[in-house]
Amino acid sequence: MNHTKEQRVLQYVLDNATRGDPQSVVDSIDNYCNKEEWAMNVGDQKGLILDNIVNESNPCVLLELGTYCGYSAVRIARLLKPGAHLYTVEFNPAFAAVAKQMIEFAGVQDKVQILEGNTQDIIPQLKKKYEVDTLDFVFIDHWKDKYLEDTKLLEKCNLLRKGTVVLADNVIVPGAPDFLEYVRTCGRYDCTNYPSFLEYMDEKDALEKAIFRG
Ligand SMILES: CCNc1ncnc2c1ncn2[C@@H]1O[C@H](/C=C/CNC(=O)c2cc(-c3ccc(F)cc3)cc(O)c2O)[C@@H](O)[C@H]1O
Ligand SMILES: [Mg+2]
Repeated sequence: MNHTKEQRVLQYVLDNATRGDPQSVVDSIDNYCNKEEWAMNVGDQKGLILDNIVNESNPCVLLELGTYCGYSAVRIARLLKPGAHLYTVEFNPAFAAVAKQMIEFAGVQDKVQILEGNTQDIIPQLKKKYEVDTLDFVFIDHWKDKYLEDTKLLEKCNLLRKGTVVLADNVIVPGAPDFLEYVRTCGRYDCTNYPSFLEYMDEKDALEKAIFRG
């Protein structure tokens, strides 16, 4: 029955984590992916950096591009203040189904909404269909060759405001060179690089924080 890696990660969480305890869900996924099967979650080392940046930004309206199994959605949602809301976009129905169960088991379903579909269709709908004004925080972790296109789409749709935090995973491995070049040189962002390590490996990776200047 658990024919995919993502289903096996979920099953391990259901068997080992505590329902309603998002930290135990995060820890269980990290345990499984460290011991059994590698998976492309942001992981515990980059996850701590993500935690710190979310905490210092104190965001109310957040967007994630690329839900996958829901690890970072649960990780982010566990930190959100009452009334804050995370929209997370995923176009693979099998991954969205796993993430939905992961988010509900963690008990953060009131703070997280999975938007099933392509970021390139959903981002232009956020204002009218989802009543978003502007975003306080964006976590980008989907196909690396789509980071730049979607960042420009967020700008075009007027979803970024002065101070919006755009945080991108994997700017070293697999890398997003065109995105990095753009945010560092276009003059519209204040950028900070956070060196770390690829999830569950010893390889170097990094997060890039790009704060929109408005
Ligand atoms: C077409 C763009 N639109 C999209 N709209 C909605 N969802 C999308 C979209 N793209 C991709 N997705 C989803 O995002 C997720 C994609 C994540 C891609 N991530 C990676 O490739 C990745 C890869 C690695 C990695 C690192 C080292 C390796 F040796 C091998 C892999 C590490 C990571 O942390 C990664 O995030 C999937 O769930 C996919 O279905
Ligand atoms: Mg990643």
